[in-house]
Amino acid sequence: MPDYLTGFGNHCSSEAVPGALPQGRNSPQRPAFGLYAEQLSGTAFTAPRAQNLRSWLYRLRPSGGHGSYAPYDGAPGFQVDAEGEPLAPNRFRWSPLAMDDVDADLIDGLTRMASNRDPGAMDGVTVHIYRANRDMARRAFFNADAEMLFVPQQGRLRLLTELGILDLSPGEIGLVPRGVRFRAELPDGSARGYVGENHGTHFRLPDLGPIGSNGLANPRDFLTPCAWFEDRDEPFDLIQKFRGRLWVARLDHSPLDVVAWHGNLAPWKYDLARFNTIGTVSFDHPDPSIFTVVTAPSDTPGVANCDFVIFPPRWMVAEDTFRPPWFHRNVMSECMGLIHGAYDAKADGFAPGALSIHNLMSSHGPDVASWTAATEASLAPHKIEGTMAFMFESRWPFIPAAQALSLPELQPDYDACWQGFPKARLPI
Ligand SMILES: O=C(O)Cc1cc(O)ccc1O
Ligand SMILES: [Fe+2]
Repeated sequence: MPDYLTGFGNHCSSEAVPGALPQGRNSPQRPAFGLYAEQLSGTAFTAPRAQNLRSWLYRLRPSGGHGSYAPYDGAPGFQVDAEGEPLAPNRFRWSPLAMDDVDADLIDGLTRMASNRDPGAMDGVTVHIYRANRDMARRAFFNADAEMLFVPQQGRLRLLTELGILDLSPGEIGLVPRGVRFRAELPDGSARGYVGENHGTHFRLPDLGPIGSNGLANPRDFLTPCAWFEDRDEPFDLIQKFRGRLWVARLDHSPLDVVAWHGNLAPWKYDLARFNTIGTVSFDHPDPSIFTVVTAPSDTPGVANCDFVIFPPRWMVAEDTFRPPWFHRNVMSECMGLIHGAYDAKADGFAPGALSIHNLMSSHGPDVASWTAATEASLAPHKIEGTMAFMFESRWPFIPAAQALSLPELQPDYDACWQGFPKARLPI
C-alpha cells in the first residue's frame, strides 16, 4: 500500500531511502549516494508566490538520458487530428464505450472525445475516455500539453509516477502534473474511466466566499504520494504528448527513479465521498458552482478554463421548488460523465460510463421523464443516494473529436430528451 502525505498545495518532503533528501539546500555539489538533483517547474519561475509550483527531484540518473523522439503511432485515439468542421451546435451524448474488444494499456486505450483550444497553446481542456486491460510494463508516459485529471469509473487504476504511487478506485480522482512521468497498472485486470487534460493553469481549490473557511473539498483530504522509485536497468519506451501528438524515445532504464523529492508540484488524489456538499435549506435549486471540487482559472476572474464539478449524494429539502437541474442555456460549456448510479436530470440514457456535451447556449436540462416525476413528486425531504456524476465546465466550447462522432455509442436520438413537453396553458 502506498503511503500518502496530506493537504493541498503543501510544500512536502519525502525520501524512499533515508538520507537521500538534501538538508538545507536544493542542489548540493554532491547529493547523497551520487543522486542527481533536478528541478521540475509547474509555473514560470517568476509566477507569484501563491501560485508558484515546483519540486526538486533526486534521482538515479538525470531525466535527460534518452535519444531523440520519433512519432508514436500506437495510440491513434489519444492524439489530436484535424477536426470535422463546421461543427453543428448540437447536444451530444455517448453511451458507455464498449469494453469487449479492448486490448490496450492506459495510453493506447485512450479515446479522445472532445477538445477546446489548441493543446499546445497552454489553454483549454481535452476530455478522453480510457479503456484498458494491460499494464504498462516497460513503458512510461508524460504529458507536456497538460496536467491530467483521472476519473476512474470501472476498475482500479494504479498510477506509478516519478513522485510516488497513486492508487485510485472509482469514486476517487487523481491528478498527475504536467511533465511528471508515470506508468499505469490495472489491479482488477481491466479499467474504464475519464481523463480531463487541463492545458491551462493548475487546478486549485475554489475560493469559498461567503461559505467561509470550511466546506466543499477540504484541503486535508487531498493525498500526495510519498517518494517511491524502481531501479530497473532494462529497455523502456518513454512516450511523450507534445502539441497534441505522441512521440516515443528509448531508454535503457526505468525513468521512474526518483528516490526523494521535495516541493509543492506533485500528484494528488481525492476521495469524492469526502466532499462536504452544500445546498439549499429553503427553496430553489442553486447554481452547480457550489459543487466545484477544483477549478483551473483563466485570466478572467470567475471565468474558469475548467471547473471540475460533482453531483454527489445529498439531501433534497427545498420547498415549493422544482428540485432537479432546471432548464437552462449557459454561456459556459459543459461536458458530463457518470461514475455510478443515476443522474437526477436524466431518467434514461445516461448510464455510468456515458458522456454528454452541452455547449454554450444549447438548451438543456431535465428530460421529459425527470421533469414529469419532479413536477409531480411530494416534496418531503428526500436523499439522493448511490450516485456520482461530474462535469468539466469550461469557458471554451467542446469540439467533439471526429473519431468520437463516428463511434457506434454516439446516441442518434439525444434531442428526443426534450421532445413531448406539454405546452403551458394560459387563462383565456
Ligand atoms: O446540465 C447539467 O445537468 C449540469 C447542471 C446541473 C445543475 O444542477 C445546474 C446547471 C447545470 O448545468
Ligand atoms: Fe447544464
